[in-house]
Amino acid sequence: MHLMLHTHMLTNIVSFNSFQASNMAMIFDSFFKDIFVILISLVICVYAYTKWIFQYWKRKGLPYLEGNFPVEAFINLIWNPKPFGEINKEIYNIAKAKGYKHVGLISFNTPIYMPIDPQYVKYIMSKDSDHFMDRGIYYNEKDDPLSAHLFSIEGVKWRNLRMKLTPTFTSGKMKTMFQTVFECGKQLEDYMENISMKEEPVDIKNILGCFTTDVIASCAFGIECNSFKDTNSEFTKYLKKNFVLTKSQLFTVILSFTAPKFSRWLGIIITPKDVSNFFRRIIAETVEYREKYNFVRKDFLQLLIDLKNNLPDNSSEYQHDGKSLTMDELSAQAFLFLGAGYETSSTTMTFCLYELAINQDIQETVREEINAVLERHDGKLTYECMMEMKYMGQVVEETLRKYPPLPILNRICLADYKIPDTNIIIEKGTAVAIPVLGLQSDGDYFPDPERFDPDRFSEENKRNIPQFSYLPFGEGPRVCIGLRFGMMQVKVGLTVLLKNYVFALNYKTRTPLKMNPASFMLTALGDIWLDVKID
Ligand code: HEM
Repeated sequence: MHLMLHTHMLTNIVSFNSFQASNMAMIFDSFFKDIFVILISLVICVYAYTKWIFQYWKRKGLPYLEGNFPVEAFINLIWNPKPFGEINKEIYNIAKAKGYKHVGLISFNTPIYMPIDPQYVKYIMSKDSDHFMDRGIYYNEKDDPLSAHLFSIEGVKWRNLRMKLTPTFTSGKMKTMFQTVFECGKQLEDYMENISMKEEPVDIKNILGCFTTDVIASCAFGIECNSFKDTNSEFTKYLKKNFVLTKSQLFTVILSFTAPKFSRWLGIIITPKDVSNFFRRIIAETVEYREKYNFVRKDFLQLLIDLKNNLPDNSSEYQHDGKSLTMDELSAQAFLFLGAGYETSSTTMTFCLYELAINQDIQETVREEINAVLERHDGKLTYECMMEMKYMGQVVEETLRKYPPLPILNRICLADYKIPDTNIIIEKGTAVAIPVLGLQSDGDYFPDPERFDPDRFSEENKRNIPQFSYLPFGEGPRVCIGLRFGMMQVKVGLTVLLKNYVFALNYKTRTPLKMNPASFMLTALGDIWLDVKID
């Protein structure tokens, strides 16, 4: 009896279990089917949406180039990265060869308008710049205060800050800061003196990186770091970290580019937390020290402190909104020197010396000019000396033509805009890309564009360069505010190096140079080795 009951129960349990199992199987089956159907529908929707976006420019009646599907574009970016500038130069060349004056592009589902003809560039950057005042670059003032600097901020906030900062970049202010830059030049000179004795090739990219680090540390952060001696300083460590884009950061950059509002809502930050903490701390400490001990130094940080404390600047004709700079705003502008002033200036000097190592005759002409000017000034390098070095100016201009640090400039359309002489409307919110490298490598504007020829920028030849085809510092209201400082720093570095040394290619020098695909800027991949001899 007991056994029968047990067997019965067992049979019941087994049949219940198998019932349950078959039921579960059915539930899972239908669950996975549902998931599968949802996924397939999602893929179809995304595909249809992407297809629809891809027809965006066709619907507008603008000549356009087919885009890559986002997944394909993303895979290319991760596994087969190409330098950003080169991609854009290729796009420019294709559009130009097709005879387009402007072209529509799609990048990661985002429509982009690209002017090809300098006339259309002029509309965007200057004539109708009120429609294109902002860059549409991601920043997050709340979670990442250092990202809210002049380069990225928008609207009235940008206008007010630009007005406040303009007086800090006048030629008068450059003259005052010259001495601070010159001191860094002396450190470079000492370093070169030691290294040239060894008669070994030098990594010129690294040397100029150190010089620029010292200038920025000194002018923007008020600290003397001599990175030639102290190669492992905290300042250098965090500065370098700020420029290395890891693959996960690349993802955040793409997300913030394609969906800035969503990214801001997510609280995405661009500046790594430790980098941000380090620079905010040293700025706060320096400001506190100077205010406490009434210590004044001829640097950019001092000008920012004066702005923060709303000190009147009688030397300037500019008026600002009367409000002072907050501590966060001050820190962001000092930090901006890193983003906007470091890579731009150090790569310009590096590419310049690389070209001069190839073109020995041009190098010799620059050296002769330096020595002649210095002789007229009793061997003393002054701000006035720099201004007299006209040929060196041409050499730098030609370097910036072949290697514009920002190979592409961006704007965002702020209100629907009808492109002149067409019925095409650029919609509010559309991104605009100005193909700087494409324009500056165009044989129609710069014959034999691969040739390094500073004579293109002589007084008489300069006039033949069409307006808006040469844009290394940008144009219009958002033109580079640090142009004078950048040129001064570059000229000091080149003078120190070229007055005493001859640079030549080494067997280790890579020609032609390869550009770094992991940077939005035009920078060389790896080291650049040059032979150096005392003149
Ligand atoms: C050779 C050196 C430099 C080059 C080639 C260069 C190039 C540029 C370019 C192409 C732009 C964008 C302009 C546009 O969108 O129309 C820009 C903007 C800017 N640059 Fe420079 N730059 C250099 C040095 C500097 C330095 C040393 C600073 C110092 C802080 C600086 C600060 C800025 C700022 C603040 C902006 C944004 C201006 C605004 O939006 O109002 N630049 N620069």
